[in-house]
Amino acid sequence: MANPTVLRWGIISTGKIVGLFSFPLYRKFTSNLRQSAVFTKDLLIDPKTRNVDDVVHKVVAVGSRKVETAQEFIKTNAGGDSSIKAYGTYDEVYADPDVDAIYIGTPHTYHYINALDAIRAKKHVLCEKPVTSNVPELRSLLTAAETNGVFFMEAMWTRFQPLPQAVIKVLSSGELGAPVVVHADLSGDFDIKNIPKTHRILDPALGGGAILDLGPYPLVWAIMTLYENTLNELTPPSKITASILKTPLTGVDANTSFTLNFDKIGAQAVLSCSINAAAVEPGVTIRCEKGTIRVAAPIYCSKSFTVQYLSDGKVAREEKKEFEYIGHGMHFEADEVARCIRDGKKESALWGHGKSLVEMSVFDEVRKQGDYKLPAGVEQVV
Ligand SMILES: NC(=O)C1=CN([C@@H]2O[C@H](COP(=O)(O)OP(=O)(O)OC[C@H]3O[C@@H](n4cnc5c(N)ncnc54)[C@H](OP(=O)(O)O)[C@@H]3O)[C@@H](O)[C@H]2O)C=CC1
Ligand SMILES: O=C1OC[C@@H](O)[C@H](O)[C@H]1O
Repeated sequence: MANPTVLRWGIISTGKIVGLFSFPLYRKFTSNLRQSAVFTKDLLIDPKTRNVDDVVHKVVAVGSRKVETAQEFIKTNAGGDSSIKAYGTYDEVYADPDVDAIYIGTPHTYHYINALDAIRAKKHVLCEKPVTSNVPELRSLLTAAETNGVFFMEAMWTRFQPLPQAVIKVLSSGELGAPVVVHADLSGDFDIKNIPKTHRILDPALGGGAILDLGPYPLVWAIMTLYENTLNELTPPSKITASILKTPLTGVDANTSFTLNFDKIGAQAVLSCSINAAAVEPGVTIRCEKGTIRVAAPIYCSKSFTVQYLSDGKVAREEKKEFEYIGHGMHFEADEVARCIRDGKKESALWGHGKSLVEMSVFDEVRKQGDYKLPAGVEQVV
């Protein structure tokens, strides 16, 4: 076996580790989810633990708005590795010639400008979800990525995990017949009455609310099971219907439901997300002509699903599949980035630019129907 390809990462933003953790409900939902930290820790896991031997990851730089925070981050999340450079600006990471790819883990409404700066510095980019605040911002980034000849991907980590791949395999086998209705919900109790209104979940200037933060996950399940269905031929949903209930705390969406019609295959997705309620079980239900798949919560990195095969309307057989791996599950998307860059690709076949565009188009429409406008000037391109 040839030596594995090494991808050298620059991490943008450090994620707050303290403060909000004094809020019990918030801690319960997000304790292991400080985003840049979780991603970095996953990068540092030996890929062989997941049977990967063709790519490896190296963190070479961390950028924060304060150099001390970057230093602290390296100490806490990368074993104090003295070879990792700590920078007090993001620009220094973009300019570092040792960095191949940038991971962007800032709040939603900063993704556009951070990604644009990285792309202009000719770095490959993996940008957290939701990739931008709206479609025009995303189109602008895609043009910039093309002009600068770099790889660009939204960090839709769920798409690369083993469980969704296995669900897709069951659906593609045809044994369940065609999918008819997909229900998916991602909710979390963020303790919104007690957390500061400046937290990114509540602050409209940071794209607060359920749809942009949690919405990507029910939507990715609809995309994987319906949009990607071979007979759908990558046709975007023909109709989107949405309802938003805003919280009076800051006016962001607390509870959002949206349906997507896929006329070409006669199927519908019924999706929802909330920032003030616990997750439901199962998180995803895929109802097909001859059976049902139920995916256990949390739907962003589920570890088990069951398949019920129906015969004459009765359950003829039931199978449960479980998954285990070391790490949080973000290394799978990182492996994809490394392989794409190694192979000279500018986008991933599994989560390419087209799928992010479908996602952002749905969110733009949901926000429009629910009258959820981001404050003036927050969207950098409109
Ligand atoms: N894939 C997944 O499972 C998850 C993805 N996410 C995504 O990651 C992104 C970040 O989420 P999370 O880590 O919770 O976010 P935080 O609110 O914790 O912010 C992350 C970091 O962004 C930097 N930052 C830059 N500008 C600002 C600003 N104006 N206000 C606050 N912070 C700023 C700060 O780092 P510094 O001080 O170092 O510059 C901050 O610590 C979101 O877009 C979210 O959707 C979040 C959780 C899970
Ligand atoms: O991506 C995410 O997944 C889990 C949630 O806790 C978080 O808010 C969100 O950004």
